[in-house]
Amino acid sequence: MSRPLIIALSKGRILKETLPLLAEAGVHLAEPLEGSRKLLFDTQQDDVKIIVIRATDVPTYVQLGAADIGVAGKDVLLEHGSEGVYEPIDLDIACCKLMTAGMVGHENPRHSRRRVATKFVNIARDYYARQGIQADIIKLYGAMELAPIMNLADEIVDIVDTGNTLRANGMEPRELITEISTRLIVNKASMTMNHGRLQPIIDNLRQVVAARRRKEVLDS
Ligand SMILES: Nc1ncnc2c1ncn2[C@@H]1O[C@H](COP(=O)(O)OP(=O)(O)OP(=O)(O)O)[C@@H](O)[C@H]1O
Ligand SMILES: O=P(O)(O)OC[C@H]1O[C@H](OP(=O)(O)OP(=O)(O)O)[C@H](O)[C@@H]1O
Repeated sequence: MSRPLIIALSKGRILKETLPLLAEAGVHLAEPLEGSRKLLFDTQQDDVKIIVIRATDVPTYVQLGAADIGVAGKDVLLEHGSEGVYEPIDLDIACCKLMTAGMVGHENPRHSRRRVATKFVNIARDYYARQGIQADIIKLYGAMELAPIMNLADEIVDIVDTGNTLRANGMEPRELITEISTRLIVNKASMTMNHGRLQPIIDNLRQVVAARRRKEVLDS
């Protein structure tokens, strides 16, 4: 028998919103995630398993075929690159913006060289190059907002949602790089080899997302 289908989920913020979506699409966890130290979980279907890993590792698992399907933020996917994966559905969850931001009152002259702290080094390098701005990119793994305060950087590239983190640290959003939401990704080879098993999951998820959008429109 072929190996079970593996669905790679990002732990952390996205997970809480992803599980109900999957359940509505017919993929139910057979055991509780909360409090568990396990990383590989059974579902109610013998041939579908779920792994819960760091958001930044999801594209790697799916690209290299260790997982067939994954759920990850567009920020993570842009940073990683999308070779070998399809991105069939915008799941419309964990919506936010990827922006540049700086200290209030410390505007950088438009084309001046600047130090930019971010965990999105590839996206930042590409963005500043497209703007014709020379940038020294400084890789951080979190708390980007601290970098300008400590004069480690002139600017940051980071996720902005409510803007509360920026405001709390005397910063302001500047340029929008791109809108972000959570996407379903699928390994291209697996899509061909396991089409009969993957397509129903993808179709169900698409319907669930479409139904949620319709409901949102009706409720608004
Ligand atoms: N403040 C936010 N509001 C809405 N969505 C967000 C916010 N911050 C992050 N996201 C989205 O949720 C995804 C997961 O965020 P989360 O904070 O759980 O992981 P992370 O801290 O980026 O990953 P890790 O710490 O494992 O490297 C991000 O990739 C992004 O798409
Ligand atoms: O605009 P806001 O609503 O304040 O959200 C933005 C914050 O959310 C994310 O941080 P997270 O809480 O995930 O922490 P980390 O990335 O520093 O781990 C992001 O890196 C920002 O700091």
